[in-house]
Amino acid sequence: MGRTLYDKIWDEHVVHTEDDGTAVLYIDRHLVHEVTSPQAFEGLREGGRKVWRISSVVATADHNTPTTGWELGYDGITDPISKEQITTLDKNIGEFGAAAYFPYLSKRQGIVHVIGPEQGATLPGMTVVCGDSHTSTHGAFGALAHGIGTSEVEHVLATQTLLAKKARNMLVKVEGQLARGVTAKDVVLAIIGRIGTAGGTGYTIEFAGSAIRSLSMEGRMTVCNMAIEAGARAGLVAVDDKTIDYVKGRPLAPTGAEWGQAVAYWRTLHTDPDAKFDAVVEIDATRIVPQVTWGTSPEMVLGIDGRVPDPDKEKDDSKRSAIERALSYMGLEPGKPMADVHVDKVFIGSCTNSRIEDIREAAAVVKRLGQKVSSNVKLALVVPGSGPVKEQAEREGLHEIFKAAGFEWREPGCSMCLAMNADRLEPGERCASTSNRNFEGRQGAGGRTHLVSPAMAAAAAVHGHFVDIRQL
Ligand SMILES: CC(C)[C@H](C(=O)O)[C@@H](O)C(=O)O
Ligand code: SF4
Repeated sequence: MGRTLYDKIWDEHVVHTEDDGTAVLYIDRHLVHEVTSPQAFEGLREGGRKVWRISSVVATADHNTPTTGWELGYDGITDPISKEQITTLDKNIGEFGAAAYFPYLSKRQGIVHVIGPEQGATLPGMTVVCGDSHTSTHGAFGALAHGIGTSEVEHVLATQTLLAKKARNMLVKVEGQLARGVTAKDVVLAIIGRIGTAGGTGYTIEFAGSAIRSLSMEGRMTVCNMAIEAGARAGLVAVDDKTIDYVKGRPLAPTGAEWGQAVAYWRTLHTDPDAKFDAVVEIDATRIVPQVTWGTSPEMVLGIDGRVPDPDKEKDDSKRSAIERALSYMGLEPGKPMADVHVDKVFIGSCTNSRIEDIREAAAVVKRLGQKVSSNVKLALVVPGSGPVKEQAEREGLHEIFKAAGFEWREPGCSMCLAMNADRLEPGERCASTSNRNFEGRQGAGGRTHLVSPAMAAAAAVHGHFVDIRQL
């Protein structure tokens, strides 16, 4: 019987399988950031161990790094815990080594899930892990990529392997052409709206169909990034010419004869026609409208043409109270059109949507509207995902478009995606955000997050409320 893409990568990396299905999986690429690595390195130190394969490690500091004040150097990191995590990573990589390290203030620093692919550290067919749930992003390259916990980070550093059980295979097939203004972010939010945040639990999801194939690599990364929000630890997209073109010439990509060999193998990284999936979900791409979350979970999502749901119309008790609680936290009334919801802050960034294409899409909307950020918006942030994204955007003059309209153009990092650095929401503030999580307090205690695409966020900044990007 044919094998799925997931089966193929799994089979290629299993070192040993126990009778209960627990497998020892070989890990090709280990991405490391400052939040989940300190205890892991400490564990190595205490055990007198070394890193098994230094050339597999690529590290950066991203969650705690400030997005302003870089001219102040490390003195610009005002929070003592943030500073400690960042300097601890410097020390650990200095002591244990890495194939590549992009420390705070370096030109190629950025969000780990942006710089992995950008540097060619993520390659098709690899097993990629990181102590970070959004490692699923890298599955866009036909790599088996997922997050691991801190004790597993130590295990991978010490042994180059991970203990894992194979997940089941799910196919999410999105067929048809996306309407103008509908982006990868809307596709993945619509998928989560359909299957729910537990829909993918226990599965590895392969995203396929003409709408997925039509996406750029940036778009595919946006979709796979949120596989974890659909409950799956890993998401995958089959390798095609776009994948190979993207990887070619990247600093850590193979060259010379090895390139040819690699490409020949990568071309086998797709599901066989006769392979069987344990679950199949089909989605009509032509029906997807720009999405906005209204609640405190990514599955609480609507089209921009929708209205805030009415809990009284929900028959299921637990669902009704979840809606009530979410509406009270979000400060929204049932029946309110999503397009009438005003925002206080706008955040364009995060590993979901901070790549060059995202920045271009947002800038194009700002340019087309030709207006400034609305006076009721206190802060509109654009935070490129990495130094190279920032440089590219600046070469294209995109920063000037944002700055002229009143957006702040910041240094790369996780920024307002989570409240781990200086960029955050104040209690009660409402934010149009291109990130991936909207649970209570995610962007700051009491903050209210609405997940949207970069184009929708840019339009909300200018209008001061959500607008249907298709009508602009
Ligand atoms: C800090 C890190 C462990 C966390 C994750 O695993 O995803 C963060 O990146 C997030 O997005 O919540
Ligand atoms: S940008 Fe957000 S989601 Fe991505 S790694 Fe950073 S904190 Fe996590």
